[in-house]
Amino acid sequence: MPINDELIGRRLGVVETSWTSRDTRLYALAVGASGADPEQELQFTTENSAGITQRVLPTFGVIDGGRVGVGGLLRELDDVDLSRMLHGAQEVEQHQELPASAEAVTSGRVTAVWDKGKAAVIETESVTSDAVSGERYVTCRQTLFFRGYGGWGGERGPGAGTPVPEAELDRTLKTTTRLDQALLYRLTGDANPLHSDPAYARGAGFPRPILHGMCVYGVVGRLLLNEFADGDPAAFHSLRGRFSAPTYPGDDLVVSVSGRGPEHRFVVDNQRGERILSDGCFVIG
Ligand SMILES: C/C=C/C(=O)SCCNC(=O)CCNC(=O)[C@H](O)C(C)(C)COP(=O)(O)OP(=O)(O)OC[C@H]1O[C@@H](n2cnc3c(N)ncnc32)[C@H](O)[C@@H]1OP(=O)(O)O
Repeated sequence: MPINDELIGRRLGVVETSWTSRDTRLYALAVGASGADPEQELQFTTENSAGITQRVLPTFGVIDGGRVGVGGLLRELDDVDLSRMLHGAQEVEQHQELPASAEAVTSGRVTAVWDKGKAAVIETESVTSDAVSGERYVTCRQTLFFRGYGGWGGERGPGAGTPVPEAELDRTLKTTTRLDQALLYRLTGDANPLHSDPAYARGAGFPRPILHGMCVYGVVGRLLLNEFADGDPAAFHSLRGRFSAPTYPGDDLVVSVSGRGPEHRFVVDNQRGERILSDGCFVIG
């Protein structure tokens, strides 16, 4: 169907999934976990280190969430030029720590559709639960921004969130993404050529392939978890952020955070001073 208000409430199906220890370790590597500091990251990147039990980065939840919240949505849409679609925002709320491997079920629906005139914004929500016990693991809320698809006369919806006062952003975390970061991240299952094919990226209006929003989100989530929760996935409650400019593989991510928990507001800039992620909020609890 076309993008308009009739999509609101649409169920996006129920997908039976599973993940293995290898999937969760590959995801950790794809969002930059180095394993260089055994205190913090070998738990995410190895399954057979003496005295270390493998654990899972909570943002791994976006993998199954995306299968329904993005993949399921796209199956509902007719004739959409996928090169016009960008990931607008992402939130993961963790209900219980993710196991290293599991059989799971993910279901989702469209929660909102906004008409921005020059663009359409679609919000979806998906819930991933254990296939055997039925207990919820994560709820994912994702926003997709479709350039050129607005103008059907729908509601404009909310604008940007209230920015956190710069003076409160008193901690800085920094990392540099790898030149092959997108090629590595696509091995987790997101093979959108926007992130790998130079010709496709140029056709979409970018000088070269851009990094997956989910990858930026995962890298930032990892840094915040390590800094504010000693790398303990059980302490993760939720993480959200809005992608406000593209990130290119090799870019720096400079995360400016309010150090006052349990709710840490944050923004992310690159080395060119562009704000690439706004309205960030990491909650421990
Ligand atoms: C499947 C895709 C996979 C990916 O991983 S793509 C890579 C990750 N995503 C990105 O790199 C996107 C980075 N963000 C951007 O490039 C830009 O940012 C946008 C193109 C998304 C929007 O920029 P602009 O066209 O200049 O829009 P505006 O004039 O700033 O805002 C127009 C309206 O749209 C709302 N809006 C802007 N950005 C977003 C967003 N990211 N998510 C949801 N809504 C957004 C605003 O608030 C406003 O609305 P109001 O006029 O009512 O205030």
